[in-house]
Amino acid sequence: MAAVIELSDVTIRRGKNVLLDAVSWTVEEDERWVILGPNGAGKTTLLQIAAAQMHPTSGVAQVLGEQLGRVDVFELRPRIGLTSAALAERIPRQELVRDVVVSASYGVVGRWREEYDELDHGRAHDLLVEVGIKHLADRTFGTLSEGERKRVQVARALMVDPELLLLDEPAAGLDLGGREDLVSTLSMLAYDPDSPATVLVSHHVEEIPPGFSHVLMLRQGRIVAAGLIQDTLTAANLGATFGMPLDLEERDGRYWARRRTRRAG
Ligand SMILES: Nc1ncnc2c1ncn2[C@@H]1O[C@H](COP(=O)(O)OP(=O)(O)OP(=O)(O)O)[C@@H](O)[C@H]1O
Repeated sequence: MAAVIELSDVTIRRGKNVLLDAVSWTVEEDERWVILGPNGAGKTTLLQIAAAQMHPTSGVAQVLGEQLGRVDVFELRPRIGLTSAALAERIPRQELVRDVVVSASYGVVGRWREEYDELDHGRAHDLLVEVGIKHLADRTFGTLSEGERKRVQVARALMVDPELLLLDEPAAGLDLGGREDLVSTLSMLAYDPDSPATVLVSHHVEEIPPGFSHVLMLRQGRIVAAGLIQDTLTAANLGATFGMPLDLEERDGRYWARRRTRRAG
């Protein structure tokens, strides 16, 4: 069985900037990854490769068994569920929530004249139930809170029954309650054996949903550490990733981090 994502020495350059530097990384079907790193580390760039939205400058990138550069990305992309701020900006504010979700099956943003059958509508409804917002089905996207919009986007990303689910900072901009609700939803998805391989980008260890299995830590386009969360998510690796000494705590599968302070005595 081919890996879902397989990057070998992938480098991305834009002018003089090296956005990713010789990144090698493999994601298997049953894995749920978190990508952690500071601003500008290259997290979104890495996700763009995984989403077949960008090609490596050098190195080899395979997604769902297809090599980027040798595959028609328009056939590959519908197999991938993606949420990102860039995509959210393209959703028309007057669009009904149910249509935001169902229109993913055509890969379009903004419903026009496509015909959807009962199965599509049924699936969209089930997904809204799954992410806890079925009561919002008839609201327009523009009237939703930020947290509600994030949930709509997760439902939309799942609509195509993706083989790979990519979530770029889904908790950004959420208040504490909104973040906790989203972490619960993502945790539920992570524990579901029928869920696709998942990659979640975040700045914060507090946002790692229980059930996620692996972490990749990036700094300045390079991998600091990658592997099973319980082995890899250490204070030392986190400190090296964010460039400061950090203390890290874990309880019931949730994590907290803060700057290490010198204690008196
Ligand atoms: N087209 C481009 N040309 C030059 N530099 C770029 C280009 N696109 C991105 N970069 C730079 O590449 C680096 C990595 O960007 P990327 O968006 O992947 O980081 P990130 O880890 O997702 O950051 P953030 O947490 O701030 O969203 C940044 O320093 C960014 O300024």
